[in-house]
Amino acid sequence: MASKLTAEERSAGLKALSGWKSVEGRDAIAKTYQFSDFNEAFGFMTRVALIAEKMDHHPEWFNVYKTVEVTLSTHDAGGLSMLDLKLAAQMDRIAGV
Ligand SMILES: C[C@H](O)[C@H](O)[C@H]1CNC2=NC(N)=NC(=O)C2=N1
Repeated sequence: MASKLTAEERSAGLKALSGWKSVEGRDAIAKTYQFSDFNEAFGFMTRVALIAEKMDHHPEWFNVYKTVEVTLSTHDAGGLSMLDLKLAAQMDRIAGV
């Protein structure tokens, strides 16, 4: 099982990502993606879903039209783990940002 990141690993990991912020009140990170339309947003979610399933690590997300709000945390570890940083990097790659 993935273990929780130390405070040092957490801040180094966040620094290496762009646009991801700590969630207040819980050990998680979040980012809001804006796409040009629903097709782009849902295409992103579909591609991410395949990777998430392969990783056995799944996002919390909310979609309205062309906006996708994502929160990442490792439920089994009760906080942020390396898996969240890996999934965040994959999401950025897929979104092209
Ligand atoms: C049994 C299965 O491996 C676990 O429940 C996985 C599935 N996906 C998961 N996703 C996330 N975000 N956190 C988890 O702890 C987690 N655990």
